[in-house]
Amino acid sequence: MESTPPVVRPSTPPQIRLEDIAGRADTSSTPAEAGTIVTGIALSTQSVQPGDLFVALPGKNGHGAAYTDSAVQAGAVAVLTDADGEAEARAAGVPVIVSDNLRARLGELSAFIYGTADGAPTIFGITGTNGKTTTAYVLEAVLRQMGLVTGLSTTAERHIAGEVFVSRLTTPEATDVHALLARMKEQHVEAVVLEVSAQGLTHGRVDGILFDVAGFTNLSIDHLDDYGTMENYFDAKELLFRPDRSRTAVVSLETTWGQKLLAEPKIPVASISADAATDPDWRLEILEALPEGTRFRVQNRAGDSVETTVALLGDHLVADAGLAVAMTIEAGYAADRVQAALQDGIEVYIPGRTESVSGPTGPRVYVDFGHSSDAFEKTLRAVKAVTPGRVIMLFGADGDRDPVKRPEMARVAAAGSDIVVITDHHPRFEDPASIRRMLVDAAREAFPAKQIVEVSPPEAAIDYAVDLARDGDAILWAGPGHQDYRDIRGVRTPYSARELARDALARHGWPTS
Ligand SMILES: CC(=O)N[C@H]1[C@@H](OP(=O)(O)OP(=O)(O)OC[C@H]2O[C@@H](n3ccc(=O)[nH]c3=O)[C@H](O)[C@@H]2O)O[C@H](CO)[C@@H](O)[C@@H]1O[C@H](C)C(=O)N[C@@H](C)C(=O)N[C@H](CCC(=O)O)C(=O)O
Ligand SMILES: Nc1ncnc2c1ncn2[C@@H]1O[C@H](COP(=O)(O)OP(=O)(O)OP(=O)(O)O)[C@@H](O)[C@H]1O
Repeated sequence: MESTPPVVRPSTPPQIRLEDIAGRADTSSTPAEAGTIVTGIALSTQSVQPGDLFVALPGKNGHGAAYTDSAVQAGAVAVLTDADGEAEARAAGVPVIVSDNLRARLGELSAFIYGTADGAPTIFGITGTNGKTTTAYVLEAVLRQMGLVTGLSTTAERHIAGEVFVSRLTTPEATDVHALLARMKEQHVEAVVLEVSAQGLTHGRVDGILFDVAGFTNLSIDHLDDYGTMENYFDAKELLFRPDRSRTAVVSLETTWGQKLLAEPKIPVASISADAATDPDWRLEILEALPEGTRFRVQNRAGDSVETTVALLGDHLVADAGLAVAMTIEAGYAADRVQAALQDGIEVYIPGRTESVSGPTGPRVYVDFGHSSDAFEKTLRAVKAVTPGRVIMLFGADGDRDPVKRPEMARVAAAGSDIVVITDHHPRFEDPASIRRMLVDAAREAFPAKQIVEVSPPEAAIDYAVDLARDGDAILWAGPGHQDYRDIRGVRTPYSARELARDALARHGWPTS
């Protein structure tokens, strides 16, 4: 069983008096015990470290106060909770602060504890359904190539001045985001790129941060289990484009939701698009698609222009790269300086984003993190464009997440490929067979004549796909991307699609990357 990745904390913990925290928590109830010193803050027992203030909040599954004993056993020295959690929290025998509207105060309190409000670096935030991680990695690479000390927080990894940490949530809880920023501050990070999920915004995880430049990639069907409608989902993302969160923004017009953000801007917003008909502030031009990468140019109305190359497959990923370059210049860095840094191309490796794991001969195998119909459509198009033979699409769907999007994922997968192999992804607590059935039924109903096969588990499915494939064919394995586990009944079981694909290729006598 794989352990949960640890939360990144500053090397030198802060020393904050509990009564100073109480003063900011707007509490009327408990004067904090004199002398209690807090050296960190955590919202989950999974992140508690000795000396922490444990924040016990209500959630979907219960109240965090139920975990106070475990938090104290892990070293928590005090608890911050609401009226509903008070009795349970007090039973643990450590000082308790009770405050209303705690979730809304958490960012500010965490910023106070970790001292992240002063001397903040330049901070970029990226939101959208697809392409956040890709844009964030490219942006970090651009800033690094310009000679800046960088920090990065994405679904895949967190980076601090070159040091790499595995991620858990895409956007960490407010307590953990500020701990991360504090560690970056210790390492003299000058520019930070944060991936901001819709949940990150609606759960207040980026509270206490003012982004210098926000970026919007696109919006398509996802997370309807959390937001119900596309309008609500858009409203969650829109929270980033307000004066209390961001100074300025660059919005891609890839989907019509970008136009909606531009319609009534609450902060200065520049648009970017590859479609000249939309008359964007930033024009993205794809100049040349080569096997080793794509040459593109971004240019604004003022004539600022950057031309460079990036080793990414497909116009959609190049759109992410163009957004990253435009965001850099909108942050105030001179276009000449950006151009000089990118003269020889953008040096970026993004784990599990249409990543080829195959060698120079045999079928190409790409492992991708796409888990929405839009991502499937764009990635299949990109793979098809460079594949002389057949495209085999291998995928599954997340259990306990957004079942509404599954039929469309299956239809798009079947529409864009020659053969479909349906397997398991993270079943979580759902029955994997019924998830597969839903996908198979939708794909067969839409494309009755197509070869659509169900193979479980994924180890057998990739083997099956490689067995079918010939030299010149391609397999797109969509879903697992960079991930190194599968969530099976709440247990993170170690698993790497990239390694399984390499093993399958090797078993069939093909080289790997
Ligand atoms: C829907 C959602 O976002 N849920 C998050 C939320 O859970 P919750 O508020 O329902 O909490 P709960 O399970 O009822 O527990 C109540 C409280 O008890 C605490 N607790 C609970 C159990 C325990 O053993 N110890 C403990 O301390 C919890 O930390 C929580 O504060 O707060 C928890 C504590 O931080 C998160 O772990 C949990 O994320 C779950 C695991 C999750 O999967 N979230 C996904 C949907 C998410 O946030 N995804 C986005 C990106 C999506 C994308 O871009 O595709 C992300 O930013 O990662
Ligand atoms: N601009 C884009 N438009 C459509 N699909 C994209 C775009 N960029 C990336 N994708 C697809 O989405 C997948 C996930 O990409 P990426 O990790 O960059 O997005 P993300 O927004 O960070 O996703 P998540 O929120 O799940 O972490 C990619 O593997 C690719 O299939």
